[in-house]
Amino acid sequence: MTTPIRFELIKTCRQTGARLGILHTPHGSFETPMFMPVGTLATVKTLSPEELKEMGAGVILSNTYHLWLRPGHDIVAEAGGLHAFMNWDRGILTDSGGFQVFSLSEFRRIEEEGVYFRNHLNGDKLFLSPEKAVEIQNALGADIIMAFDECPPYPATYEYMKQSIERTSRWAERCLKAHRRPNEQGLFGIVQGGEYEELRRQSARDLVSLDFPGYAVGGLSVGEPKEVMNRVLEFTTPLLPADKPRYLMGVGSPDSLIDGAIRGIDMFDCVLPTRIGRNGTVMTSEGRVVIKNAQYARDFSPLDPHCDCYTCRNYTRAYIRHLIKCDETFGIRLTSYHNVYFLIKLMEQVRQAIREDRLADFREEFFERYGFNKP
Ligand SMILES: Nc1cc(N)c2c(=O)[nH][nH]c(=O)c2c1
Repeated sequence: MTTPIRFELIKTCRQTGARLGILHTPHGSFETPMFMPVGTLATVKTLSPEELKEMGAGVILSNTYHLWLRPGHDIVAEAGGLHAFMNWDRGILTDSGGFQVFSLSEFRRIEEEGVYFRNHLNGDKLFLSPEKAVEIQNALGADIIMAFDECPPYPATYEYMKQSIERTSRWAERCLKAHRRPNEQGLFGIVQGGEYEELRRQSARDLVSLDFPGYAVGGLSVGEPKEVMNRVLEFTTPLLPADKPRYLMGVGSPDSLIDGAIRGIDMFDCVLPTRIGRNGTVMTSEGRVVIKNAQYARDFSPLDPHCDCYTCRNYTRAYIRHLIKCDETFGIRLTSYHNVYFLIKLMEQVRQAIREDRLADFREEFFERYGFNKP
């Protein structure tokens, strides 16, 4: 089998061990570490494919659970797959749906065969299994698809976590067997285990033995303190093959992206930039700005004086505050554009710092300016 996904390691930062790489996919090759904007329902909310391209987005995410419910994976398949359906000719990754089942649905029941739960939109009874999750993703046609896993809540007991990771490993094997398009879509395994090093080791050992083309670190960014996330990454990423891509799911904020890259992560995704953008909060090089605040009513400067994005080159804080206060759609387009651009450009700066072996210095400078070091 020729996997369609290949990771090329370019160099390792001498200061931190962070990796500069290239992720090769059937829809292009993209430098890592990378941030992947999330397009839950086949759109990165309010942004066009052209805008995403001009800011440098390479791989974007869509959610299997949501697309299964609306419009249905059969309709997307009839359209020629997600790339054709959403007019995006670069990389696409779909998650397996497991996370949404656990985070969105009530009355769920986890069995060996799969998960029984309720449709969060209309309450209908639904069932998702490893085989069904892969069938849906095969139909959607993303370049990278994810194994069906359980993402236990934080915190979880050692006993619960142990039986959960063992079932997730059995589910991963079933996903590999059910995969009908291994030469076109790379299936990634998801390492679980919570904050327990022994269980992370067991999960990684099980999944690496199945030889996936890439691996995700799951079960993080689920409410744990950042110190716990960083500690788990410190003992988990070294367990994963150096020649395969490593994807930290659901992360994240600027500090977590930098700290994740330092700990050997290559790929990140998070709804944060568009989600907080819709609430009128923006990330800037001097920290977060809540644009609705009255202090910006007569502030005719850009959102971020150090940003060269479309929003910052053409509009002021006063104008954007006015649009957000009046619920004008153009307002959340401008904030969303800036936030996605900010994280994509942050990863460009991270890659340049790796090239120059100074990512630790960059972290210090960025944290100081952004205000992460403030007590
Ligand atoms: N923070 C997270 C976000 C996610 N989309 C996922 C996921 O899809 N699967 N498994 C996970 O553990 C997980 C964690």
